[in-house]
Amino acid sequence: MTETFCIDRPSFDPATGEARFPYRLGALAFTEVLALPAGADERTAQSPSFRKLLDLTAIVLGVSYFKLRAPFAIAAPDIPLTASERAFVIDVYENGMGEFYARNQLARFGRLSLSAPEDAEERKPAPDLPERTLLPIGGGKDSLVSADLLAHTGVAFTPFAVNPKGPILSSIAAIGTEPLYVTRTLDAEMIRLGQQPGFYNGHVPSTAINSMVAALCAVLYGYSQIVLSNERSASEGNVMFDGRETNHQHSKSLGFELLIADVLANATGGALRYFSLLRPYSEARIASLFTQSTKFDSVFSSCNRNFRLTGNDGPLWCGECPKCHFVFLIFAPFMAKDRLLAIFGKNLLAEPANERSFRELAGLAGQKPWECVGEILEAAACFYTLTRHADWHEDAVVRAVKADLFAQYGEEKLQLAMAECLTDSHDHHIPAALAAKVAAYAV
Ligand SMILES: CC(=O)N[C@H]1[C@@H](OP(=O)(O)OP(=O)(O)OC[C@H]2O[C@@H](n3ccc(=O)[nH]c3=O)[C@H](O)[C@@H]2O)O[C@H](CO)[C@@H](O)[C@@H]1O[C@H](C)C(=O)N[C@@H](C)C(=O)N[C@@H](CCC(=O)O)C(=O)O
Ligand SMILES: Nc1ncnc2c1ncn2[C@@H]1O[C@H](COP(=O)(O)OP(=O)(O)OP(=O)(O)O)[C@@H](O)[C@H]1O
Repeated sequence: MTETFCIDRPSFDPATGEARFPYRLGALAFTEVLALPAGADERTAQSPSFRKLLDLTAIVLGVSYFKLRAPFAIAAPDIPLTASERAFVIDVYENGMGEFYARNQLARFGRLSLSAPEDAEERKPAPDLPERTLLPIGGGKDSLVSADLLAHTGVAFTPFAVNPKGPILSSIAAIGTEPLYVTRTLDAEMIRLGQQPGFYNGHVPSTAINSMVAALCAVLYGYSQIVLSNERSASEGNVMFDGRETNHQHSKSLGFELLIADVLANATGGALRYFSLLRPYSEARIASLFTQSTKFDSVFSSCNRNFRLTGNDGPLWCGECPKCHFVFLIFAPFMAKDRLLAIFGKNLLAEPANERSFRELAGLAGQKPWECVGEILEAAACFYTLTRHADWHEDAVVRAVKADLFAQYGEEKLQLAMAECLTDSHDHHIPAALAAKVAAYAV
């Protein structure tokens, strides 16, 4: 018999703030639990918007359990879906899981079936959401640049995080505004099985997950917009697999932003907006904006080792992973060298052992790493800048890659790429008035 991944209807208790999400996978059963702030308004919790978002959250959180066996059949027998919600769900389970399929060699694109009752009502009635902003914070440079942009353009915001730890907590303390936190407890049996033979494991679209949890909080606690901090570079994929470009950061891409923004708007009668404030920018441009304030230097980290479910007992920046290398590389052209070395605790470009990893980032070896790193050409352009920079041109890795960098790209292309990195894109969905204020500030 064909195995089915079954998403059952979730429940929510407004008094305790606990949401429970049950799943079945063949004979296995799992439950994931979210702890939202207690004491939500009961009527809001029963509103069509909240019920719809809770159902959609169940489907999105389901990816962690689905991936154990990645069956072709997905069923949500008690969760009615509109046509656009179906398209969204398929995008999450296909493209959002693209890295997982590519790394496990599983052909699933275009082959998943989703069975759920039809919801003919595309647009739900609008809840009354006050004009307030929820800002998800990831502990790294991106959301802190958004915090700075919002502060300088006079937009008050509430920092938001799921399972806050390490740099998320210290960054939010430095922001100094009362946050909204949600605790997410994955089913321990799922995590255990993920290490056992006969089960798959791999990456899941964490931004999609955090965004749905933010949407629940927006409706429940009254926020009219969720401001993401996803850069334009996030739309570039990693490798071609099974006929598609797969992207580690799919749920940070512009394509995904448009899909989820539409689904959240329909679920709330247009009351809830979702957009990324950093969409006009490359990673290099974000790095240059970050350098304008030293406020977060000692508390932030983009290194994902900090965000493991069990936490991190190592340094804030491991200095070994592609993300540490990438962030070091894009800061170097814009930040005083002693400041950058103080943040990382060492010079990552002076260590010959890092050469292979830096080459992969710049497209000079292997493939773009399965990590949250910027575009290949952007990394190459930053390297080019360093080959001409008095502070950096003699460092071991810069010297080692220089000849191949010039041979592969040519000087003209690298110069153009750097200019492009510093030119803001108009391909974004920031509300016009806010976009104009931000553009005027971020010159
Ligand atoms: C922190 C991290 O990078 N984790 C990735 C890592 O997992 P690892 O085993 O090293 O540690 P844990 O995260 O503690 O996971 C333990 C097990 O639990 C499973 N799991 C975890 C979270 C979840 O939501 N569902 C789960 O099933 C996990 O599979 C482990 O078995 O490697 C995993 C496999 O590749 C990754 O899936 C873990 O990534 C986390 C889901 C995560 O939160 N990653 C973000 C830091 C991240 O990569 N963000 C991307 C955005 C991606 C997107 O499309 O939104 C980015 O910033 O670009
Ligand atoms: N634990 C979390 N809770 C809520 N939102 C999160 C969480 N982690 C990440 N996010 C959101 O997802 C976005 C993408 O995460 P990402 O790690 O790329 O960004 P970052 O931490 O802000 O910066 P960096 O790219 O330097 O790590 C964040 O900017 C933030 O909006």
